[in-house]
Amino acid sequence: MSGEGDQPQAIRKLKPGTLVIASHNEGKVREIRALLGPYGIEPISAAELDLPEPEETGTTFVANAELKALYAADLSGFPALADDSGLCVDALNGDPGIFSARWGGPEKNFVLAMESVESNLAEQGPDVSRAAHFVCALALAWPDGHVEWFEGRVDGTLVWPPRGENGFGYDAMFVRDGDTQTFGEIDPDAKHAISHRADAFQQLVAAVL
Ligand SMILES: O=c1nc[nH]c2c1ncn2[C@H]1C[C@H](O)[C@@H](COP(=O)(O)OP(=O)(O)OP(=O)(O)O)O1
Ligand SMILES: [Mg+2]
Repeated sequence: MSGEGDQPQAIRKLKPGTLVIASHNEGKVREIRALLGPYGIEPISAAELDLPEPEETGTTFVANAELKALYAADLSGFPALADDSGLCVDALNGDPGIFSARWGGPEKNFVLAMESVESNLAEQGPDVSRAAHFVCALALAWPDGHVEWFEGRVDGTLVWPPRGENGFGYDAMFVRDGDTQTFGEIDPDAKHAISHRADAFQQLVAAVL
């Protein structure tokens, strides 16, 4: 991570017309790149620009997406797209929710995060509801401070043990309603068509692109 003193050098990597993806999560950046591909937009990520990560002080997905997008747009001088997302479990009152990344700990260990979700569910007995949904808030910030945001969602059920090596985060324990494979098992292109991120992205495309 580097400070603001390094920004001029970082900004030289950006060609005019590109968009910054205000995220340091490789899995997300990969998915957003794939979603933008058909529109001829080649984004660069905040991580590739060595932009620092802001503290996620918001209390909602939208607030956190907005603060990440504004921060990257301000530092880079380019439009920036941020994604704040998470897994909300009905029986856990919506947890881990906006804390989904933080449940992975400083090591971002989602094997442990999934185990923690499962053990919290198991504490409630065998009849506990396993319903959950993913939320994705996308915020597009312009250097002048204008922000547009979109929120997507996908509903499903949590399975145990986790299955599949695709995707990231909690994908291996999430099965979308009507499906049998987890998001960790389905083809990445299939996930891009049906996920919470795809849902938010479709709204963004309709409004902006
Ligand atoms: O499609 C998904 N499939 C599985 N898990 C997911 C997904 N989408 C979000 N998640 C979980 C894991 C992620 O770490 C956290 C987001 O937390 P969130 O703060 O928005 O992102 P982050 O800290 O990982 O990266 P950044 O803030 O730099 O974009 O929710
Ligand atoms: Mg984050």
